[in-house]
Amino acid sequence: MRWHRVLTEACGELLSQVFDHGRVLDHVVAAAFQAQRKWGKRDRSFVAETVWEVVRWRRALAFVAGSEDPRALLAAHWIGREGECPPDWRWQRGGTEEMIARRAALADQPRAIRESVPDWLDERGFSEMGPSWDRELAALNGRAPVFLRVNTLLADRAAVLDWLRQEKVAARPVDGLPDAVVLEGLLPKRLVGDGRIEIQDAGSQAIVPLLDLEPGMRVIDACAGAGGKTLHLAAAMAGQGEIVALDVAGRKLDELRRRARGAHVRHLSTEKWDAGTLRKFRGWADRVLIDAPCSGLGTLRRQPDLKWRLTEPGLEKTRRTQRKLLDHYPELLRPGGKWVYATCSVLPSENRGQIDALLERDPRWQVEDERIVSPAETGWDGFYAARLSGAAR
Ligand SMILES: C[S@@+](CC[C@H](N)C(=O)[O-])C[C@H]1O[C@@H](n2cnc3c(N)ncnc32)[C@H](O)[C@@H]1O
Repeated sequence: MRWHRVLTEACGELLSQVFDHGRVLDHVVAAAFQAQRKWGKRDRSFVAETVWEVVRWRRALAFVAGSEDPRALLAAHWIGREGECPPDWRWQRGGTEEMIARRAALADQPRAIRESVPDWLDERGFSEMGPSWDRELAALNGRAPVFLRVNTLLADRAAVLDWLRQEKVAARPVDGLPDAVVLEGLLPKRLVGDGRIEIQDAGSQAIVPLLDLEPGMRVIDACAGAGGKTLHLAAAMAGQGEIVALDVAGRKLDELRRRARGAHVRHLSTEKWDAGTLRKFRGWADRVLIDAPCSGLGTLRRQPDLKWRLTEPGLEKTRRTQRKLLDHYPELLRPGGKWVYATCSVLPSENRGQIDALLERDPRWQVEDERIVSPAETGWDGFYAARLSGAAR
């Protein structure tokens, strides 16, 4: 292994920003790449791969290192992977031999240490999911491939696969999702903004089909964010009909509009949520998508820092928000309309548990269809979605 001091030191600095200052992993790495224009493709892969793996395996590495210090975690990571550390790397406590011995003892440690999650989260996962928590947690500690969604407003999947082949990007279609493609390597930067494709996990692509859409409908995307699913909705409606994208975060809607232009999506308006929004759109929509704020546990492969930021009180607060959205947003439907509640969590208390509680509060709704996307079974991010219909309000 050839070590580059600038890069190994940068890994330590980035990890300290995430662990000591609570910054978001994605953001700190993006900012470092922005600042270090001279880093080539290989340098960037080294830094990104190293910090992502150390964040993912933080607790297991802390056991191996006998320390939480980012430099010691890096030492444990490199010794485990390369059998050595950079020659001048210094860290608190423990030598190479000690780490090798402790790594061998890792298999006998409790699941929360082996699988590297906080105790409270492990207890919650197991109490809600029983033995399937083991499988899901192991899958969520894997690395996620890049999935693309073909924008059917501009191309079909066969054409996109041909184009990627010409660009020497290895890719294949995903079974069970008509517009999804999985890459076998990285997406070259020059292709990222092309309107024919959107980067979107396969689990996320499984949600919009549940809405049972037809061209010409009026659809509200009530928690649209930066529009991952809004753009999918627009393509599923073949560009016909009306879409209103709502969110409490105006900045995300700005980004949504930018992406919509690139994807040639029309018939779309955005509204920052305010006190008058419910009144304005009450009874208007044929379909409502509530892609609710959630723990994000289904996406841990892509954002492993989430597990170190989540807390039990934070999770309870999120569940309260979900309950509020479920009580109000279906009012936006016209009589006979249908709505979908979705999350990117694997926890039943954010998913079917919320729907069951709603059905107790308001028995006029019924579940027509439901989809649970298991990372262990599919290799996709974890998602949940339920479609409901019922009496007009
Ligand atoms: C899971 S994210 C949405 C992801 C997005 N639909 C996508 O596919 O990319 C949930 C969104 O709900 C928004 N949100 C939170 N509270 C809300 C509320 N009371 N009403 C509407 N949106 C809300 C958040 O700003 C966030 O963008």
